[in-house]
Amino acid sequence: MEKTDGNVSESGNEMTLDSVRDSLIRQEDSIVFSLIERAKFPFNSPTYQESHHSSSIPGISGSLIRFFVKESESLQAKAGRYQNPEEHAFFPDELPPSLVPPHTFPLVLHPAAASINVNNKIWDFYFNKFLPLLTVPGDDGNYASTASSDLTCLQAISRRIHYGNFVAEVKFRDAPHDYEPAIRAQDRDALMKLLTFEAVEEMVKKRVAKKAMTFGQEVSLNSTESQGKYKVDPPLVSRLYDEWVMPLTKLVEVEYLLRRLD
Ligand SMILES: O=C(O)C(=O)C[C@]1(C(=O)O)C=C[C@@H](O)C=C1
Repeated sequence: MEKTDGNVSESGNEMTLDSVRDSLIRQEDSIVFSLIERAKFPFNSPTYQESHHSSSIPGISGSLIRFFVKESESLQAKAGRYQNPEEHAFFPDELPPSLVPPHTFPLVLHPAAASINVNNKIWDFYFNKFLPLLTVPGDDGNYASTASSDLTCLQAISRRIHYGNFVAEVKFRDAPHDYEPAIRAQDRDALMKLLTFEAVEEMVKKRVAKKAMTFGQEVSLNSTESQGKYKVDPPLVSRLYDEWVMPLTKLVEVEYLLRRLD
């Protein structure tokens, strides 16, 4: 099995529930590191205000964050980012075509996966609910770096949540007879029950808090000094997963399964 950058690069046939879960676990590292970087800056509200930049800077309409994400996605689309079925843009309607030769990613997913995009929900919880908990209030003027850190967080979180497509595909292949009746009945609640593993969710929440402690500790040569100071609050990372990341992953799984027999 060949792995690159923590992603499963294998044909669909070799994908197992364990291998897709391994990818989710590796993606936790990316998410925790991205949060640590964003938490370096205060909230920096001018990054998000509609008027602040649009009124004063010609060429930028809307907030700086929208401008930053749109322009970054446009560049990354040209460089081929969204050819990968694991990647989903926040502004998918205005993307230029890729300029690089296409890479043939293994055909794992049902084509319906291409129409599933929950990034508007991710955008909403990230900026309106989560960011005020992650950052300290304040303004240090580093708006572009702040927007850049936000984009890294958003992309890591989005990739993880949309990985639900692969998780759902593997679950379906492992037990088609369990899933087919609920899919034919278009029964969201039954699908949600079938794909939920509460013990796994508890482990995920504990592990991401532990990663926040490990990756976000102050490293000091005098080991007694660093105790209990973390760059990102470990319980907040558990909460991020509990309230938003895992529920939206499950939403993606349900949406995918509903279309799996189309
Ligand atoms: O590992 C799985 O089976 C998943 O579907 C992923 C996940 C998660 O988001 O972490 C979601 C639903 C399950 O209840 C457990 C974990």
